Amino acid sequence: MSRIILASASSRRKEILQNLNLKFDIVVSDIEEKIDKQLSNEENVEKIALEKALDVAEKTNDTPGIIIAADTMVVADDILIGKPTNDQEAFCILKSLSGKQHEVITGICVFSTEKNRKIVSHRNTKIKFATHSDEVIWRYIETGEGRDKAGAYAIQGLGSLFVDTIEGCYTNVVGLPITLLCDMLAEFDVHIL
Ligand SMILES: Cc1cn([C@H]2C[C@H](O)[C@@H](COP(=O)(O)OP(=O)(O)OP(=O)(O)O)O2)c(=O)[nH]c1=O
Repeated sequence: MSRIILASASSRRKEILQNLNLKFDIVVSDIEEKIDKQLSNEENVEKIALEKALDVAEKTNDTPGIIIAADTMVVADDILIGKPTNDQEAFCILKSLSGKQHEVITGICVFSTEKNRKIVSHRNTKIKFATHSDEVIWRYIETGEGRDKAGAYAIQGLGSLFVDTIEGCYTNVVGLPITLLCDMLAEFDVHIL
């Protein structure tokens, strides 16, 4: 089987891929994630996932294989929200999400450097937050859990306390939509089951 490379520093993406019993290496991309205002939200996450994959392809050009890269963002009121840069920003993000619905979009790129073929796609998941007081939001921020997460929360952790309802793929919110990824890998003759 082809060498599989996860182009991500995210421990969540690593865990999701490990759950599929796939053998893979990790090579981290260090591109700057730039949003292009001319593109749609979906096109932006796909573009960034593609840029991560291309960066790792360059770093691994001595050993071809299949590169998996992803990018996750939150969209609220049609504004793309990435990771908070500080606690005050985390508060503003969580306050703006409180009591409302938002979307989490993950773009994925699967790039076979052996076949010189790449596919990009994305998934959307709708999340409705319960309403929380400023005090509760600050107590959550103090846990530090949301610091490296898009939208300043982690559905897989204490952030689940904010989530009233979810419509769509759960692993998409954590950073790697499993069913979509499996369909994309099948295009490269990698079958999980
Ligand atoms: C909304 C949400 C996001 N996240 C995470 C998924 C992503 O890791 C992160 C969004 O940042 P990304 O830029 O997509 O990924 P990353 O910087 O963590 O890793 P890399 O670029 O090296 O692949 O937010 C959660 O873990 N739980 C959640 O509930």
